Order: sequence, then structure tokens, then C-alpha cells
Amino acid sequence: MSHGWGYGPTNGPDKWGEEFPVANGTRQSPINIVPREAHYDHTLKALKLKYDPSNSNGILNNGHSFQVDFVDDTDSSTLTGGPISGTYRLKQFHFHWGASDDRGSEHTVNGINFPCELHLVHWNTKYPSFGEAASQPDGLAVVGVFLKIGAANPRLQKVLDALDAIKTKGKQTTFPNFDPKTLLPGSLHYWTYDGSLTTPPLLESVTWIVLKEPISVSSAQMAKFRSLLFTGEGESPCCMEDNYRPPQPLKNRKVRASFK
Ligand SMILES: O=C(O)/C=C/c1cccc(OCc2cccc(CC(=O)O)c2)c1
Ligand SMILES: [Zn+2]
Repeated sequence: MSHGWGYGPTNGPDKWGEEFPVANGTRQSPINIVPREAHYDHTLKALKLKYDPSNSNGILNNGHSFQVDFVDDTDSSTLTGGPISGTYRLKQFHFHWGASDDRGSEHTVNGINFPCELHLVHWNTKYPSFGEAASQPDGLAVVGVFLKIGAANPRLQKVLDALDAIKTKGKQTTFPNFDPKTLLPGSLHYWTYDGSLTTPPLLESVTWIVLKEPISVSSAQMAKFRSLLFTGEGESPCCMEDNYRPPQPLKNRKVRASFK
């Protein structure tokens, strides 16, 4: 049985560096964002997110999180503008969350954890594929959105209603006609910095774009995330929760803000 990375005491974030030495690299993610120390950059453009709901394809429990995959063979769902140049295609979105509402996000703000964080993963079309782009310093752009406890989020509920069908690792089902734009907050003000994937292989290829404004999620909806299992059918069940990497050293990096 392969040891495989995870979020437990024997295979969690503190152990990842044994198999993935880049875990101790110079541009690792997530980080703690300190708004007072972020530099307002007036040259930063507004984010342009153009998503075609017909590109949404399936929803998968990958044993670490669940992800909604998009058809990415054309430029119909893209990220442009913001801190990036060129066109990045939406590949998938997924979440990270905690075992309780006091933790779960990967990025923190002034040391504060949110209960959940959404990642919308895009790859630079100057490269032939996601896999190729993932190994390039400008290959990926991930939009991070915090979820904050409040009113139930009806747009998020559409995603949560699909989770019963993918309870165990490896299960997937169709997930057509979903517009990820419905998961974005009203403001697209953001912080941006150069970082990495937050799970193995921890590749240092991500331009991070973390939105300042959270979206809402209810406690009951958070419980639905935790109904998923890290484990496969027939294995002793382990609830999918606390699937987040804690903040990493900023080292020689600046965080820029698109807003004053
Ligand atoms: O061999 C494997 O299991 C994986 C190989 C591989 C090879 C290249 C890339 C890559 O990316 C995984 C990924 C995609 C998007 C986001 C994240 C991190 C996060 O959860 O935010 C990780 C995975
Ligand atoms: Zn993620």
C-alpha cells in the first residue's frame, strides 16, 4: 500500500519535504497575508474572468479534496488581465477546509484562518498543456477565494448537492453546466504574489491571486464538505477535513495589492 502524501500525522505537510524537497523552496504557498505590508501597485490590471458554463465537465473525489474539472481544449473559459500577461485557461476548481469552522483556509490574513478556501486553477496557454505549464515559473495562475461563515450560499449548494455521489476516493460523476463565476464575490480586488502548488508536487509555478472579499458559507454547508472521505470504498473511513497546508515562509517575496 503506497505511503502517499496526505494530511495525517505520518504523511502530512510536515513530512512532504522528504519526498518533495521543493517544499523548503524559496516561493512556497500558502502564506500569511499582512494587508498593511502589501504594496499597492497601480499598474496591476483588473481581473478578467470569462467562464463558459458548458465547459464544466465532471466532479471528482481525488482523495485529497474534490475538484470540478473543465474542458480546456479552447479559450472559452479564461483568466486574463490582473497581474498576468497572456491567456490562462481554467482547468479545475477545488477547495480546502477544516474539521471545524475555526480553520481550513490555506492563506491567512493577519494570521486569521477562514473555514474554507476555493482555488480556481488556470494554466498559461503559451505552453501546450496543464502538465507542461505546471513545471514553468509562469505556468499557472490560481485565484483563491475565502469562504466566511454566514448565510447559506445557494450557488455553492449546487456543488455540495453533488458530493453524495462522490463520497469516497476515486469516485466521480458528471457535473455539467456550472458557471464558476457564481462562486465569486462582488469585488475582484486582490492580493498577488509568486508562489507554488499547495499540495505535492508543490511546484513553484503559481501566480497567486487571492481575492480580498470572501463569499459566504453556512455552518451546515461546511458540515457537507466534511461528509466526504479521504478513503476509498471498502477502506476504514476517514473524514475529509483539515486538508490544508499551513502558511509557509515569505522569504524574499513582496505581496502586491490591486487596491488602496
Ligand atoms: O502524480 C500526481 O499525483 C500528480 C502530479 C502532478 C503533476 C503536475 C501538476 C500537478 O498538480 C496537482 C495540482 C493541481 C492544481 C492545484 C494543486 C494544489 C492545490 O491544491 O491548490 C495541485 C500534479
Ligand atoms: Zn488548492
